[in-house]
Amino acid sequence: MTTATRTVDDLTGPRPLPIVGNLVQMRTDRDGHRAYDRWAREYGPTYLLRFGKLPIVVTGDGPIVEAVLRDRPDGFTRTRVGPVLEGLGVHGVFSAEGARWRRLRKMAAQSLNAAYLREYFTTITRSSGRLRARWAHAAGENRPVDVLDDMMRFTLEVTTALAIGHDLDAFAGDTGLHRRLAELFPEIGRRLYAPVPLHNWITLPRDRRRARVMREVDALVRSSYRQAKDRMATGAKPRTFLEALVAPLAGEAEFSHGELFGNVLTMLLAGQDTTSSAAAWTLHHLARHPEAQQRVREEATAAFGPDGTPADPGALRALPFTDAVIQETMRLRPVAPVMGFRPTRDTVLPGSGYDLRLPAGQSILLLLSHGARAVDAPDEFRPDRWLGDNPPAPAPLHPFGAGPRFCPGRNLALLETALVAGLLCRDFQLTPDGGPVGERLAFTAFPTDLRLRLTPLR
Ligand code: HEM
Repeated sequence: MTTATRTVDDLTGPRPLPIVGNLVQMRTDRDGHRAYDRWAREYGPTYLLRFGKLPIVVTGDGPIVEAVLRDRPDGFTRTRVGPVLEGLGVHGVFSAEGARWRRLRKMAAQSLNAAYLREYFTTITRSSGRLRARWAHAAGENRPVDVLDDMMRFTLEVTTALAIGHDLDAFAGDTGLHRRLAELFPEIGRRLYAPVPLHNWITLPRDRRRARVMREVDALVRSSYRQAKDRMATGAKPRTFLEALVAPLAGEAEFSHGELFGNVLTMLLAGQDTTSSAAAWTLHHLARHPEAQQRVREEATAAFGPDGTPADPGALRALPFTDAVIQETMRLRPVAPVMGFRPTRDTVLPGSGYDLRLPAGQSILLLLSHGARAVDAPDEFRPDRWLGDNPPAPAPLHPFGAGPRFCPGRNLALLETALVAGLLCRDFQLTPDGGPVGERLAFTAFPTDLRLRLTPLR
């Protein structure tokens, strides 16, 4: 039996408008990534969009998604987000390709080595303690909390402390470096979705502010690295990513300041927006499902020590239901639902019942969570589907990507989210506050207008 081959010209999709193509129909602000999934159901898992005149292949077809993700860095490179990050001066592992990526990836993997998570844990629990105190204060004043804002403070404080050992004290006020750093992130989304790349030609006040923040972080990385070298010379165990990088890796030359700075900034970006959204959506679901909230509370109460703070990351492994809640949250609300790639050479990808032929340089968008609907009652929040002997494994469902460029921060992100969910449910009854919660897609997909009311339980 022969397998049919489809080329880009064979693909159909929503009818493009003159000049703008499908850009208007995408309505990114209102629809987020949902439009991509809707079209995949309407036109089949692999279809064609036009951004202006440019043809863009979109696919949620499991075997194709997997083939692209695995054929890196040689066969496929990242599109758009890579050049946007490099244009912002963020020269790290996320945007690197080829040999440079291989070296920076080793660096990222070394920083996030699971063996170090134990050493990092005290830093993480210091921030979760501050978050809990902030929520106790809000509960005392009977004030709702802005969940995404607080999760961003938490993840930015954790990632900066882990990366360079600097305490942002992000819960203390609204004027510190954490606020200035937080201004960097929306710029990525703005540039990714700008119909005309004006930023390439015009320097705005916000670009000058951004340059100042970058210089501030650069100076911090320099002084932290000097301190890291001194501390590692005493034979201590690494407590920060920089300390983990002091000793050269086997077969690698010492890292330059540019490489250290690029990867530190990449970690701050990659670790903050994503984890804060995942944690915020997790709390959103728990607030709307009191019975699930109660089960998370019971697990945390049993697993965390008498003072409510787990002594080590091992305690978080005793939270199977909390973990199921996070998996189910990421199924319903994937943080990185769409990613763009480009083949470096002409290629043929094995699809479900057909082969897809792509010429070198053809943009292809992967729907990393299209398989999210391949379960019973796909719109319902049912964490139990992830428990027991037969958890669903719909393909493709890759909230952290796959293949050689798989997210190296996955364990850290899951640990932070489980810790926050456990601690907050243990100490507060969470209830929704306000109107409907929205979703927006910028660099990542995140909730809008997400506020909760808290009733202290101890
Ligand atoms: C829930 C939270 C997170 C989600 C959903 C997430 C998701 C992703 C995804 C989808 C990718 C692309 C993978 C691919 O191309 O196959 C990625 C890459 C990456 N993530 Fe995460 N991430 C999260 C948290 C983190 C954290 C906490 C860190 C580090 C502090 C981190 C660091 C990175 C880095 C450095 C890359 C680039 C890897 C490379 O290109 O080799 N992420 N992440």
